[in-house]
Amino acid sequence: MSKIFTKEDVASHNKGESLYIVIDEDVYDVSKFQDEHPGGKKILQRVAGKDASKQFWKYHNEGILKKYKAQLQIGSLDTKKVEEPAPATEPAPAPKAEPSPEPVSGDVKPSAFAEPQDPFGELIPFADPSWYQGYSSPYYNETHAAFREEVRQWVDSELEPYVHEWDEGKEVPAHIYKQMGERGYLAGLLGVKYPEEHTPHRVKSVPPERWDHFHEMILTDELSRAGSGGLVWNLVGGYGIGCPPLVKHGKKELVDRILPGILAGDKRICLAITEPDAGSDVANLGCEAKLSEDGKHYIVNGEKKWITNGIWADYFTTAVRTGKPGMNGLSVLLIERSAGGVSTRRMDCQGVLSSGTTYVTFEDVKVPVENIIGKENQGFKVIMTNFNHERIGIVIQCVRFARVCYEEAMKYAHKRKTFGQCLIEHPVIRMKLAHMARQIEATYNWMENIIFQAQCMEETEAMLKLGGAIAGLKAQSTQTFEFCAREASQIFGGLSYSRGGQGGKVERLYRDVRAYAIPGGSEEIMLDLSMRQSLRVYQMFGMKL
Ligand code: HEM
Repeated sequence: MSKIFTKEDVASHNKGESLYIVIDEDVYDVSKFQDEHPGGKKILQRVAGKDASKQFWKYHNEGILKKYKAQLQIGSLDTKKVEEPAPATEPAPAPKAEPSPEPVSGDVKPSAFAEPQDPFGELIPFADPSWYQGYSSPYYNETHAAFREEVRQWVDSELEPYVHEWDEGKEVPAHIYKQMGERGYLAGLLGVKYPEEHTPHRVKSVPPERWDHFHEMILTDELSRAGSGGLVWNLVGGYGIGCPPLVKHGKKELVDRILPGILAGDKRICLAITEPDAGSDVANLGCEAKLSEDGKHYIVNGEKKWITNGIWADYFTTAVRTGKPGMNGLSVLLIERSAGGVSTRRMDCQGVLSSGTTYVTFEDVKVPVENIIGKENQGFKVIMTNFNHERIGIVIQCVRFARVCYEEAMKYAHKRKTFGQCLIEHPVIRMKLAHMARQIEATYNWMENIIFQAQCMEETEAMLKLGGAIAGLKAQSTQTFEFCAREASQIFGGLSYSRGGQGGKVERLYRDVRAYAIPGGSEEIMLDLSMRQSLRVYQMFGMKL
């Protein structure tokens, strides 16, 4: 496959039957591809036998080459410089700082790691967080840097080139979810210490005892770089909100029986709270669970709506009414599909197409009493504690999606010319990018601070003290995302109005915006809660007005 060609060799393949082109000194045989080329056959024939790099980069993103390279590249030009492999004897780069002698999960030492990490990524200003770009940060050590690289490599090679197809097909191949388990990623997404005892799988670049909230953040952040809410919600959506209540509040026998299959990526779990008639207003849920006469089962009847991953789920972490109206009559049950009486149907939605948004009905489902998560009629607290983790997950995704919109627009603004100038030369375009960048950076920095606080606090304390700020941050992040999707769309023009192609990520993300601004607490509820909750807590601190 890796043949060396002269320019003359390539030039001789310039006819319909045998058609070679050169892109960045690599040679591609597009003879068979020309008929299926979405841009047309003729345009390829016009550059047949020639260097088509300039034309190629005008119309495509780097994702196209990643996807088609293996299929179409047949070699390189003899003028191409071969990259020297690093000598085997080269010493490993010195660690930037001494690791903590006895690292524990959640152990972040401000200042100990304040020396900058090596720059990483494409170094486009604000297209990655500043700690990727050679700036100091107190939050990250060498395990975070190594993990960032591990995930990025996977996303760049095996996810990002295919997300458009997956989104249009409304499904992510099952083997990708399985890989989430095998790579040890599912086990790291629970907002608790790495559950070593329930899985043989380990994250390659982070020992379990060093796993912390920032690793979890990096995983979600890097997955989001693929630019598809559907992908991220498919892989971490149902699991990331459905599994933590089981792990934190489930009975040991239940956890031991169910968790290993879930962590391995063999079984899927989702969270079923919202109903056709009750969403953010959790205290009004109606799905009922009645104790059987022998006291061994709950019999569950009711409907759940907009349930992420529901169509694929084996387990449903479900909010049910076991007692009187209001918040003190709610419980949480783990419902197993295998019990019978569970029906799921895919819902047709505006965005996050590959996430499997589902309508669920429970009809006389028999659930063993051992499957209760937390205590009877005390499910409201389980649900509320879970919200912080869910909302932070949403925030991480929104900030990266906003960055993706910004990054795509920034790259496009450097290649698209109007009125004789690249878009980036126009002040009005720079103004748009600047407004995007300032909101992204402000939101990311607030998010880092809150994740650090969560890491330093015990869970109930975090729920109390951070709930208000997290609610405010969620609204901040979804508004930033919406703003950036809109502004990037304006920069792309028609290219982000049609699906796929260069503006494809921005078009898709724009459709995904509402799937973040509404669930997990709508912007309106979040902003109000941020004030109510913070005032209540600060009153306890001794607020003086
Ligand atoms: C390895 C070679 C090539 C591959 C694999 C390829 C692949 C594709 C794909 C997948 C699309 C759909 C849009 C997208 O997803 O971005 C596309 C569109 C297009 N391609 Fe290519 N292409 C190649 C070379 C070229 C070359 C050399 C030219 C120009 C001389 C060209 C011109 C176009 C045009 C004009 C479009 C339509 C863009 C639009 O809709 O805005 N392509 N190509």
